[in-house]
Amino acid sequence: MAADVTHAFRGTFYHTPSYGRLDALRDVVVVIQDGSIARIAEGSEEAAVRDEYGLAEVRQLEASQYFVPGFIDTHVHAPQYHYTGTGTDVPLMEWLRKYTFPAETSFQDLDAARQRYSLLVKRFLANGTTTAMYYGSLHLQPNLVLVDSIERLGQRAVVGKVNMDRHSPDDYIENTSDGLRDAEAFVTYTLDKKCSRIQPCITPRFIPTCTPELMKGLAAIASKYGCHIQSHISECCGEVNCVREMHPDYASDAAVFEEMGLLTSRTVMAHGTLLSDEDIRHLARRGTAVSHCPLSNFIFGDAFFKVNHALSLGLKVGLGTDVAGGISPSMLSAQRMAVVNSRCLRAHKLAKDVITFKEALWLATVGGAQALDMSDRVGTFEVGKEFDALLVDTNLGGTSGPFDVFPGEDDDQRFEKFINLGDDRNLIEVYVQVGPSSSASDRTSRTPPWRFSVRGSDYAVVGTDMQTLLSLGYPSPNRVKQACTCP
Ligand SMILES: O=c1[nH]c(=O)c2nc[nH]c2[nH]1
Ligand SMILES: [Zn+2]
Repeated sequence: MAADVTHAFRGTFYHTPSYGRLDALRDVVVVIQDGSIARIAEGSEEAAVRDEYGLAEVRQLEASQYFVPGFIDTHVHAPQYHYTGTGTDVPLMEWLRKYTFPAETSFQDLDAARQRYSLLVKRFLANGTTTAMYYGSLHLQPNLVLVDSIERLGQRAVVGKVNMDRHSPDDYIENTSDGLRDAEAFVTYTLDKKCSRIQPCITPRFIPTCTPELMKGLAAIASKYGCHIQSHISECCGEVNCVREMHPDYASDAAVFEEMGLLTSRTVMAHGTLLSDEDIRHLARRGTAVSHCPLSNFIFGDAFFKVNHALSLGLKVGLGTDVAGGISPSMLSAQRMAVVNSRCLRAHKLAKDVITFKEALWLATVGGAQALDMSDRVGTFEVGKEFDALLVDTNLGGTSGPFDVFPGEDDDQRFEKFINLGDDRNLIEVYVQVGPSSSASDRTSRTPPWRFSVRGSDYAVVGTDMQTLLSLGYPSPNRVKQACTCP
């Protein structure tokens, strides 16, 4: 029994078991065994817990530290990461042609793909994204590199090869049968890894670039393997008008996706700013989720997504950064944007309720877990759930952190400050399933075996030889392997 125990912590654990409710489990002992939470006990029971699990020690968190569930980003375009923060000067349909398709095409250079995907996954982990739903690119091989990178670096992910067989550039398009063949090859490659952290996803880019034949074929593959599905729905006027012209017999994007068999309880549709109530009710009946991407909706969306209204109609809603249409990879930023989005709705008298930081945190954790059909595994701290968690320190000292704390502030105020003002500097350790994730342990080790500094750059080391990495305290390949329970 004792040999299986990976970690035991004593301290405060914050989570949002229901929408709008922030619970602090104060002074609890949490035992993590085989990557999952085996026990949550009162601090006063520490001695008994140590005996029961044969623990030499329980790590006591410092007063300024607490755990929060890892963030779940339900919409990221992996091959757009390298131009994040640039090029949002034109509307969506033009943006795709001007920036996106050329950028994604360049991933056929597999060395570039390897380097960029490694940086992407590390950056997202450093920002606390323990789970991501990734769009890949069109070509099969770079997507396999993406899956390999995620596996190696220890993130949890749902990943899809993009399909598009019309209205696309001549050098960034596939024919229908090749697209279906490659989509299935991607699914089997990912499933064959038997890595419980990584699941494949069927990914018709969006209706304008997919023929009905392709969409129906993809739905059949999803059904054959029980896969997740992701796409974009009712995202802006340009896209919606294009679909109305292409599919005049269907009232909405939702009606087209329904006809193609792509609305399932494992489907996540990004944006949805222009969904009607009827569409939302239909998605809810199918168990399909929407990834709310407030930042990119501000840039491309033409409308605000009404989170509370959608939830009230029974829709599952997660939160997404939508890198690179969203210009920040940070889910803390996405949470703040979700709050601002709701305030814009109120200011424009389009909705009454604003959402609070607690509701935004729920969207970034539990809402995402529900959208990805993982709520039995992650999103809160409960016995039996896997330990995807962020160790937050609100008091980094001097000006080395993003905000100041003052005497007299209680834990809850400091927590609120972290959500509203914090950044990756406050995330001193990142755990996925077993943890620390190999990304966290990619950082220069402070006090082995479990404390890893997030400060200091690890991004410059790509391509450095293994001996140098080891001398810097980086994990050996064996240690990376141990950080994952997958065979
Ligand atoms: O924000 C977006 N990013 C994309 O890459 C994309 N493709 C279709 N629709 C899209 N929207
Ligand atoms: Zn998108």
